[in-house]
Amino acid sequence: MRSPKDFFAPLAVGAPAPVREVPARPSRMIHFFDPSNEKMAAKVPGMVGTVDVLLGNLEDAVKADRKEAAREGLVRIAKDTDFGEHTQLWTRVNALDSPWVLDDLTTLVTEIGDTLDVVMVPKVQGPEDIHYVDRLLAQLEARAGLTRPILVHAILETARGMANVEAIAGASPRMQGISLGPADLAADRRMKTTRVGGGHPGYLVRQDPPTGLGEGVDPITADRATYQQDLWHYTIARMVDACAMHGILPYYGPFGDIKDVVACEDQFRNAFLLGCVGTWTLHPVQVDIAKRVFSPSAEDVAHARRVKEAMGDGTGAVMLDGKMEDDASLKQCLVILELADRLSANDPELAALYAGGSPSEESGTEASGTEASGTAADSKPADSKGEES
Ligand SMILES: CC(C)(COP(=O)(O)OP(=O)(O)OC[C@H]1O[C@@H](n2cnc3c(N)ncnc32)[C@H](O)[C@@H]1OP(=O)(O)O)[C@@H](O)C(=O)NCCC(=O)NCCSC(=O)C[C@H](O)C(=O)O
Ligand SMILES: [Mg+2]
Repeated sequence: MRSPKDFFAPLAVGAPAPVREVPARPSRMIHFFDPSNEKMAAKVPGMVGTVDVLLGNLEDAVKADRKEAAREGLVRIAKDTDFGEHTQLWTRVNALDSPWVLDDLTTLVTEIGDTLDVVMVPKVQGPEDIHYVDRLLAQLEARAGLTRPILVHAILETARGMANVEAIAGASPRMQGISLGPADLAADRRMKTTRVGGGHPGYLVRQDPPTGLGEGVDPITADRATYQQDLWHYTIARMVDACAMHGILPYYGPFGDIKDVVACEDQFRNAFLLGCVGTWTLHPVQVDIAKRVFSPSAEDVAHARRVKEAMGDGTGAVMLDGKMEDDASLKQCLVILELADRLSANDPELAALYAGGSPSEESGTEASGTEASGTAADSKPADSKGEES
């Protein structure tokens, strides 16, 4: 491990100095496209400004005999496209043990390093993988004369990577964030699923057997409610903690059932509520879902403002809508307000939405003792099972 004193020193002579903080640019959706697919690539210029991140994917989902075409396609797209102020360009390179990754990194950094914001590294096993990419990027940046470092994003998709997630998150100042790779992770863990992310109807808990049934009725086989559980809860929560601990950003990954936009929204919202800042989108139909889910609702923003106002200097406790608010609930509200401010700076529609307030904002704000009327319940998704119970 490097000495803490050297942590922010460039890893090659002539390489740019590492960043001290992850740039606070929105990344609600990391939109995947295959640069070797002409139809998909043709859509990229039209998506600039509508997505936070465009990611030219070189790894899985690109056929082995299209790897070079994908790399060349990405170079062409990066050179020919103006990504504007609000859309970043990322790539996912091939795995570190593959025959393509060295050429991926060498070509991309030297040809389009000044346009590329983040390199996503798949199947990261431990901090040693990040150290390797860190040093190589520094050498290539120096060669290309880059003045801004390219950041690194790890995909959590092996059991070993999962066990090392904290060390991966803190492996380099280049670390921008971590995404869940549920398909590869499931395979590596020998989970018995066959899907790309999302839930499974077999992963459930069942109500206890009923009591007091008549003679001869078997309580074990009686009708008992079942509740599907979230397969990814532990993994996402641990990833979020590792990222928060190291000041980097956590993301949900792919949701492969493109047609099931309802379950996709649920999965994205679970991740958002647990602390993720964004998700991958694999198909244009998922972009608006991600935008909706990973931007706080107008009602939540209005409620957060009311709490902030009611809390005055930020200490003590007040009653608002029958609920106690204090320093800690204020901190949660400040997370929402900070996100809303950041998103508003890029998006006039959201700025207008958040400025417009809500019915709950217009109702009185009794800061102490008495209950103020109005509720933030409207901010809940239409089908927010369990949240209100
Ligand atoms: C999933 C797809 C293969 C579906 O493609 P297709 O059958 O062409 O869908 P449609 O006919 O509905 O497409 C309509 C039009 O939209 C264009 N399109 C489709 N996807 C995209 C896209 N991502 N970006 C831009 N444009 C897109 C089509 O070309 C159609 O255009 P037109 O005919 O002109 O109207 C496909 O969406 C796809 O390949 N998506 C990306 C898949 C991907 O990147 N997979 C890798 C990430 S997931 C993963 O790796 C697992 C992870 O690592 C883990 O371990 O968990
Ligand atoms: Mg994968």
